Amino acid sequence: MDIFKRLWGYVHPYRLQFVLTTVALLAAAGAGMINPYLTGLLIDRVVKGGELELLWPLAAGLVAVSLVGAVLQYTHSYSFENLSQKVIYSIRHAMYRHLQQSSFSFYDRARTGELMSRLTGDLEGIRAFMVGGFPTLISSMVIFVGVTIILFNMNVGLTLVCLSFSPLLAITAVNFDRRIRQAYRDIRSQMATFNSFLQENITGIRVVKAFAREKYEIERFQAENSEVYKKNMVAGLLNGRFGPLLELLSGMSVVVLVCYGGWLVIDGQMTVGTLVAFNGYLWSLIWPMRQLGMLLNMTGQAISSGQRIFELLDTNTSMPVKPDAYKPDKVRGDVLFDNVTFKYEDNVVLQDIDIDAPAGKKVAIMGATGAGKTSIVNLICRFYDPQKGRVLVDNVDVRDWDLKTLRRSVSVVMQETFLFSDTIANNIAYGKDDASMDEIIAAAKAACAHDFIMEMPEGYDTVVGERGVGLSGGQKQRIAIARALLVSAPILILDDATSSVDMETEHKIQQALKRLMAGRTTFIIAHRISAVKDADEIIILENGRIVERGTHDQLLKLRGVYYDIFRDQYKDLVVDDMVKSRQEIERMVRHG
Ligand SMILES: Nc1ncnc2c1ncn2[C@@H]1O[C@H](COP(=O)(O)OP(=O)(O)OP(=O)(O)O)[C@@H](O)[C@H]1O
Repeated sequence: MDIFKRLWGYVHPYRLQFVLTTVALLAAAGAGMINPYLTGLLIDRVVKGGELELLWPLAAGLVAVSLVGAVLQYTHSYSFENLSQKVIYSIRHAMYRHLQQSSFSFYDRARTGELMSRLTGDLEGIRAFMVGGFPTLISSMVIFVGVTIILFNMNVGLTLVCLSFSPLLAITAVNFDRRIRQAYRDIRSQMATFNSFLQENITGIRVVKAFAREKYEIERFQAENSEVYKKNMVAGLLNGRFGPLLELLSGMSVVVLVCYGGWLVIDGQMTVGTLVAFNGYLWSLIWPMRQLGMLLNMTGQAISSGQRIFELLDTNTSMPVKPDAYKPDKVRGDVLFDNVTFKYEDNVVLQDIDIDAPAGKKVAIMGATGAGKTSIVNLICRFYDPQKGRVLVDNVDVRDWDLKTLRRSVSVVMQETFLFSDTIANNIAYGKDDASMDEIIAAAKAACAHDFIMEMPEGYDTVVGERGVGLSGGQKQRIAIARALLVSAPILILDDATSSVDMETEHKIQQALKRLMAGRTTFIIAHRISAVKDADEIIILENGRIVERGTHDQLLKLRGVYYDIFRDQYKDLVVDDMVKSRQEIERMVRHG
């Protein structure tokens, strides 16, 4: 089966351990086959035959075989656990690497809960099979073959009668296997949906509470929860129905043995010791038959888990990178959009965009929400590729760049700030592992974050994020700015970077940024005139098209969209369509 072939790929590096462990497993199964023989001998020769001198050797033999069996059992149990953990570690690592390399488009479609479910529940399905299912399957097969041969050697007629239920048992088992596999596939995919729901709900709990939608969410949860219940009940019913049936069919053999075997003993065709030994062997045959349900169950789970894991690993979700990708030692920071058109699936969001930003130029992008501002800057970092036109950095198409080099050349303050559950210092230094404390503090000062950080209980060592102290939106944004400034890349992108800070702080950050932006190509996305007015070029976007461009003064004179925004934000300065003196505007803009 393909899944097992793939799994073998992960076991292969530990093949020696696998072989030795399997040998220990087989030896344990072999040891288990000696005891019924010794017991039969003990009954016939010692109990019935009175050969007392054989009592101690046979008893010692029974103890020795049991001890060896126990040691072998311990060895293979531990070793299979160890092997399965190594394999799961490797698969988990491969999955995480895959997720890290997956593109933005992949995450646009992916559901976090479902991914989590593959990384946890599905991996556990594989582990359970490796530790329980596989060893039991192998030892059961060996015992089945070995014991059947022994039984035929002991008494062909009795063996045939006892095993007469086997074909029926096999048919029932195959039927069970087919149905239980589908049932487990349904459970796994329902669990993925359920986890997604749970993850989204817990993340969005503040929205739920703000809109007092707890009852509604509980109802939605109940619907998902009952689906989980129903899917599990299908598997439970199958187990409940087929389990006893398999047991009944295997148990019938014992009934036949007692009746027919007892008659053979009474008739003198068989010794009591042989019957006892036969009984022992038959039980060791029945045991794997009884386990058949559980085994098929585990195998079914492992197959459906494996399918979901390898399906994820096989989906090519990373951005294509050329083998001889451009990897310069030094990046100047020239950015050029050459007639770029871009769409998400079928939704065209940017059309015929031309922007020329030689190194050091400051370009501001304004426009209504959804106009395509973030989409423009996303193309510089190559989070997505345009469908038409080219985006060039240092005159080289970003598709020809080494992705890591390109992204390390761009510092981004994203629209949505994300802080890790870590110290403030580590959050700021996220893009630069080797940053010194002085550099971190300097970046925090430039982002106007130093003062509030120093007021926190443990300063730069304060843990923030999910488990740590809560920060205000503006504070988080300033940490994100510090993080971007610390990287000191030739291209800087500020996507609504100061939207959550007050005008006074924004002004201070602008002053600091002015120094830091010097010599860097900067793209500023903002809604406030105060944040864009000093840019070398201001671009106004409307429905993905550039409708106005120029400097602050040029755009004011144009009396177009920019002028309207300006008028809305500075109503006091515009009297009867007459703009007040430039000095006064400057002062008002600076102080909000
Ligand atoms: N990941 C995505 N998948 C599909 N469509 C998207 C995605 N991101 C954005 N869009 C769509 O693309 C359009 C432009 O979005 P974009 O984020 O670039 O706008 P924006 O001007 O930055 O808006 P805002 O000021 O609200 O951030 C919108 O219509 C949006 O719905």
